[in-house]
Parts: sequence; structure tokens; C-alpha cells
Amino acid sequence: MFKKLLGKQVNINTLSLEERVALSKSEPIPAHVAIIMDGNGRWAKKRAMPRVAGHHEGMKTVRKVTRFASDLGIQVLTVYAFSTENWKRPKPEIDFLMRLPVEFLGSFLPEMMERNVRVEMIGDPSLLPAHTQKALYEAMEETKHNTGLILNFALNYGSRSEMVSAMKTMLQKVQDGHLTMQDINEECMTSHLMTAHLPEPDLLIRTSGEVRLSNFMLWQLAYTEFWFTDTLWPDFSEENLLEAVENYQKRNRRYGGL
Ligand SMILES: Cc1cc(N2CCCCCC2)n2ncc(-c3ccc(F)cc3)c2n1
Repeated sequence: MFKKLLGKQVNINTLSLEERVALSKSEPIPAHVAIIMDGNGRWAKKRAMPRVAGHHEGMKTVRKVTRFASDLGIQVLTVYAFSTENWKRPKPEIDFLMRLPVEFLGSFLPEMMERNVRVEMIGDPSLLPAHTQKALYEAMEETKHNTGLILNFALNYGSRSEMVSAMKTMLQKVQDGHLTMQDINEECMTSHLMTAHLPEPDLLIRTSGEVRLSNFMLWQLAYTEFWFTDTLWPDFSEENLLEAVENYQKRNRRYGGL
């Protein structure tokens, strides 16, 4: 890929990662990047390892990508860690997955504090085990004043249930006289979603070659640029994230206009 540098066309494949980062930071960085982290089971299967080994490696990739996103100046990184549909998986796998937030936060929280990263979540935490909820709430409480990257975990999250919940709240407000029918519009709906305080995603990345949304942020992704890669999530690198951002920066977003 070629980029303009000081008036000259530069083949970025000849540059170091650091040089490409510096070049990328001279153009608009996507404020909000959302990632559907697929391919963990396949990664493990390719190595004749149990599925949970892929999930554990995938957790390390979350740490690596968080560091790089923070260095790039991305403001919000939303990662789809557990969907409402994932409860259908075998119990031992769910039990393992529910321990990953505890391990991640236990080991990475000090560095996130150093990096001024704020931990947030979207989804319904009430069904998560007590130890998972405890780790989450403690991390959100400890990082709530941080003003750097927002690391936003989608946990027990499903977009359709999020939208139904928003509609029920708006309907209740109309019944209670706190809203009128005229108040109900796209902005009102957006303000009743779990992501109301966040910018809409500028870039969605999905790994492992799957090309679908899987009930993820369906309302919020209306004008988001999509970037799909065959790379399995545990193999996803800083280079892959940079490539997605460079590709994003080449696109001319029209939001439906000309
Ligand atoms: C359920 C689950 C699964 C999970 N995977 C690893 C990444 C690939 C996708 C599925 C498996 N990861 N990775 C990190 C977390 C996490 C969640 C909340 C939090 F506050 C800190 C870390 C996580 N949670």
C-alpha cells in the first residue's frame, strides 16, 4: 500500500512498524474500534490442544491489542468477549471462560492504571458468576477516573435484547408521561442503549474469516467501516490492527451521502 509522506508516495511495506505507526498517527485514528474476536477454538484445534487453550491465548491477545490501541490513540476499544448465545456451550468451557476476566484483571490491572485505561462493560452482568462480577466491578471502580483508552468488554451481551430493553424503557417513559410519542426518534433510541455515552464504532474488525455480525451492536454499527480478516484471534497482532487502521484511513466515509 502507498501513502503520501512529505509530498512523496511511500510504499509502507518498506517501513518499520514504528514508522508506520507514526505515519498512521498523522491521519485520523478511528475513535472507536469494535472487535468480534473469533477463531480461538480453531486455533487450538490446529494445534491438537483443547478449546480452552485457544480462549486463554485469545485473552493474551486482548492484552496485546489493548496496549497497541492505547499507543495508537484509539479512544474506545470494544471487544465481544461473551454473547448471550454463548451460554449454550458445554458447562466446563463456560466455567473456564468466566474465569478469564478474573485472570486478566488480576494480572493486567496495574498496567492498565499506568496506561490510564478505563475498564467498562456492556451486557447483562447479573447472570455472570459472583467471582466474575466481583473482578469486573472492582476493575471498573478502580479505573473509573482514568481518562485514556476505554476498554469496553461486551459480556453476556446481545444487541437484540439491548434494543428490546431500550424500547421497553422508552415505552414505560411514555406511559409515565416522561416521554411523548414525538420524542421517540433515532437519537432517543441511541440514548437508551448501553453505549449511549460512547461514540459509535468507526471500525469493526472480525477475525477468522467469519463475515456476519452475530447479534453484535446492530444499531450502533449502521455507519461503521467493516474489516474482515482470516487471521484467527489468538494470532491477531499489532501489525494486523495497524493494517486495519491503515485500510480504514484510506476509505472515504460518506454516511449515506455522495
Ligand atoms: C468471557 C471472556 C472471554 C475471553 N476470551 C478471550 C478472548 C477471545 C474471546 C473469547 C474468550 N476474554 N478475554 C478477556 C476477557 C475479559 C473480560 C472482562 C474483563 F473485565 C477482563 C477480561 C474475556 N472474557
